[in-house]
Amino acid sequence: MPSPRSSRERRGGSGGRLEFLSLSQRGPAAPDSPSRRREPAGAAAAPLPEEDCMKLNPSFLGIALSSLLAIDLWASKRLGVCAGEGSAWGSARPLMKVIEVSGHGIPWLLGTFYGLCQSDSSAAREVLLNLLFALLLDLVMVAVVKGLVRRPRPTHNKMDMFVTISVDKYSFPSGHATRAALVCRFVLRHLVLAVPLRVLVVLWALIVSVSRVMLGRHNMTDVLFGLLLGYALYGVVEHCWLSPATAPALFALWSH
Ligand SMILES: CC(C)=CCC/C(C)=C/COP(=O)(O)O
Repeated sequence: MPSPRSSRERRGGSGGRLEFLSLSQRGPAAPDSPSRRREPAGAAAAPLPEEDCMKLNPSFLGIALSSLLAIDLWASKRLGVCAGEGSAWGSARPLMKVIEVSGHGIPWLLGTFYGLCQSDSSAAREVLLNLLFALLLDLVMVAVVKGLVRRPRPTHNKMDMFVTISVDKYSFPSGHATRAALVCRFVLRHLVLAVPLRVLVVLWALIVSVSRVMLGRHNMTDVLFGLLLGYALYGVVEHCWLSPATAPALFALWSH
């Protein structure tokens, strides 16, 4: 059995103490701490081994995070009422899967590309080209975060999704939620719609997001983070807005 110190060294550490300071590490016990009080009189005040300190004194942040994750897993499992045909709301699963397709990347990419080919006004071309850019940026960002975080999908999820890529075996963040938030912000900002339609767009984004947990595809934190990421990505799109002035070559490609 390797000693804790040798495992630290094998993981590339310099042997210095700063390596594990991020969440749980504490300095030496305070003079009046219980661990000091238990020492026999006259014994040398040897500090506790680092790993024992981490177990006995987990940081507040560590406890808060583990509790949040435990609540997330528990609540998401309970809300996964359409996770299978035999689940509490199993009969609604086909409807949930239709909602899933409405937020999938393929129809959005194909639809936007088709619209771009058909568009006959420069304003429409500009908006659709930026929507295409937004959808591609979203796919890349979600793939990068999923690949970095590598959080597995909930155990009750049935992996029967329409067209997935390799990182879609991971669940954090929800790609459907990022797309729903991004498209919702984009559409509300760049399409002139009557109020009832604007409400429908927001409802669609919310339903797509909630359906991810109901289908058992995601935990709640995957969806919440996905919504935040999609919302933030719209800011990036607006900041890098493509126009005939900033990207003339791109626009020349699409002008008829
Ligand atoms: C293949 C293409 C173009 C997109 C993949 C879309 C997809 C399957 C995303 C996964 O969404 P969740 O993370 O919400 O399950």
